[in-house]
Amino acid sequence: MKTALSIAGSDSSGGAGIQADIKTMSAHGVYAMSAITALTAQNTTGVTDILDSTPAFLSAQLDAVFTDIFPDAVKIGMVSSSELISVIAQKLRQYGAQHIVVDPVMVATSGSRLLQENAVQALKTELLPLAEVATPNIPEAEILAEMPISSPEDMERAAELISRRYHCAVLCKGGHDLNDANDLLWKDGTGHWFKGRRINNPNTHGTGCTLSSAIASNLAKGMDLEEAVRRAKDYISGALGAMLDLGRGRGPMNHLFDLKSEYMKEAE
Ligand SMILES: Nc1ncnc2c1ncn2[C@@H]1O[C@H](COP(=O)(O)OP(=O)(O)OP(=O)(O)O)[C@@H](O)[C@H]1O
Ligand SMILES: Cc1ncc(COP(=O)(O)O)c(N)n1
Repeated sequence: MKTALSIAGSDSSGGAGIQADIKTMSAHGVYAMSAITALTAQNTTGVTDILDSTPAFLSAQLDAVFTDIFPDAVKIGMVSSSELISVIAQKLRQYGAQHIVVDPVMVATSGSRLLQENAVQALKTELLPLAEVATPNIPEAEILAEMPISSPEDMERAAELISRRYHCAVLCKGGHDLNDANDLLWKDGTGHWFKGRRINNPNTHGTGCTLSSAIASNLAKGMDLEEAVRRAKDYISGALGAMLDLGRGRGPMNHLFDLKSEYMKEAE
């Protein structure tokens, strides 16, 4: 069985973070592991509290995973401080981690800040250069590229700039509107658009976490980056299209949309 590791924060409401990652990896038939960077007290309406892991404890979790079940791919999500970012970068280099997907989580859909302002530089210089692909949404790409984005051409300019500066492929996600949920992959000096069909579902909590975990799962299975992204987008469309409606705010997606077993029918 292929294996993947999520290095991310816990979302007590189960829609984003580690919980979304494990659901996504499991739905892809990949064995999921975790190294938790922070606990969040969070639901569909917002984040009420955050408790960071200590650098030493995060380091111990990474040692425990890498010295026993080596992951075929690694996804990195919420990491709030530069100290934790440095621990991750050092451990990934030490163990020679493969197929690293960096989701540069900065602000939750609900508006709460998940990355300290003074940690943006560490994210850029220590994590991005380790990434096979980074997956910023438009506001995150604006911060990483240090330019405003208000058109598809701006997305191309920003993705190219981030890719060139930090030596990684960049998937700039268009979920934050501009166009029709179209995402741009910039790799080796050229851009490729993945056309999306915008699904009229307000429950988008965890779409970014889910997309990056689906890409990591597909890379773990041996797909090339373009195929991994194309299939991950199909997964998001299926999970959004299943129109789950839970909670009083921006609810989570349904990761069970494609499982046709008797157990699932009974659960409906
Ligand atoms: N309404 C939608 N219909 C179809 N696809 C969508 C929709 N909203 C987002 N997506 C897709 O979901 C993926 C995540 O994109 P998005 O820009 O929402 O990331 P994000 O902001 O990091 O997510 P998050 O909500 O977790 O912060 C992208 O592939 C995007 O195109
Ligand atoms: C622990 C954690 N990680 C990531 C996100 C971002 O996801 P979203 O933007 O959908 O709220 C989150 N809310 N919580």
